[in-house]
Amino acid sequence: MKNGEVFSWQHGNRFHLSVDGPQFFPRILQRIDEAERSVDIELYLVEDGLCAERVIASLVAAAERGVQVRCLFDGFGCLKLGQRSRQRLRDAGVDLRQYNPLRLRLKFRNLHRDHRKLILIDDTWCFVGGAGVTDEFWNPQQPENHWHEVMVEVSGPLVADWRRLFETQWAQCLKRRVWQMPLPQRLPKIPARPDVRDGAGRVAYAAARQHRDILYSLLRQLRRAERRIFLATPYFLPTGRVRRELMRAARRGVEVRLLLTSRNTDHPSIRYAGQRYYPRLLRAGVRIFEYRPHFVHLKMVLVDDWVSVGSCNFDHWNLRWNLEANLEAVDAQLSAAVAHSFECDFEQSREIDLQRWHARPLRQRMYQRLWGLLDRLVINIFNRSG
Ligand SMILES: O=P(O)(O)OC[C@H](O)CO
Repeated sequence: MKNGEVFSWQHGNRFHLSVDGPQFFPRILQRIDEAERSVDIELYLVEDGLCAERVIASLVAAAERGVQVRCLFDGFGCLKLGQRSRQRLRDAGVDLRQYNPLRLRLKFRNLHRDHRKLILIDDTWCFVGGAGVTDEFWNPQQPENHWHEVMVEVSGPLVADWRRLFETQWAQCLKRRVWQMPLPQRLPKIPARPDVRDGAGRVAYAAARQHRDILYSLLRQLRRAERRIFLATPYFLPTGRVRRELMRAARRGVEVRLLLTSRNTDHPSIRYAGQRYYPRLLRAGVRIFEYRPHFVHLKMVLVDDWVSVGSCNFDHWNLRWNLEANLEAVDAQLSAAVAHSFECDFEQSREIDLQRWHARPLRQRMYQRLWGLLDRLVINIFNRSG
């Protein structure tokens, strides 16, 4: 894979959406248990616990029966994966690499993280989505307690492109400066959305500031939206361009709905900072839903029948520092499943309207002001430093 390469659409793929850990983890484990040649995993969050215990047991069993198992974990995201677990994997012959382990001398470059969530099994299956291997996503003893997340299982020619993305990062993370791809001379040309109903899929990715086809592709879809835009993210700090396109779409009559976190979140400060965007969005006609039953961790967008799902929160932090990867798809069955998932979630959410917004308590206003100011300050500092 060349630096800055943009993936084309691949046809003839099959997709299966699984909602929440209790659905997708057993499916992933079954595929790993059936693997014959290789299992390759690239993940941000991996932590000791019951979920990791099950995944490690399957990986160890696969390695011991001769399957090549490679794990690329983010150096920050896997800090809570203990030495015992790592040794267990290594003893079984699993090849374990870390992306950008934390080091004092790296200073701000420690912020570069591999945020992708990708599991490849043989050259047959690929799981893409927003999950990590932690008990928050799946606790086999308490399956009802989980973060709300999705994974899509992909089979077909597209799996080869996911493999190319993985192989590139697998090789690159041995280099000293893993974050340092050259900045592109011009913006990548995003392949046009295919004029088909089924089976089309594309790998969209980001590599810090150096490559952002995942963002440009979203912006293009938002600009062309005709009927609906449903967007879910746990950390709602969208770039200015994303916000503007959402508002423009709503003003021209597109149904724009956001699925965001309620108080049920792991980072209340980010929720407060993002809420400063609510009034303008609401005035433009964007509908905002805060999901209550669980922490909504999923990163998923539906624009008409175009789907994008994966690791990217489409916020300025992710897009500045992280490696990200999303599946883009045009497939009637997948978009129906995604639309259904959104509709169920909207029903279990509290819709925020302007009246409710203006009646919010003073304490909430103060937190919003404080975290909003801090967020803006940090963006300005980094934007000035280039
Ligand atoms: O970075 P994300 O979106 O995968 O979420 C990770 C967890 O929220 C860390 O607290």
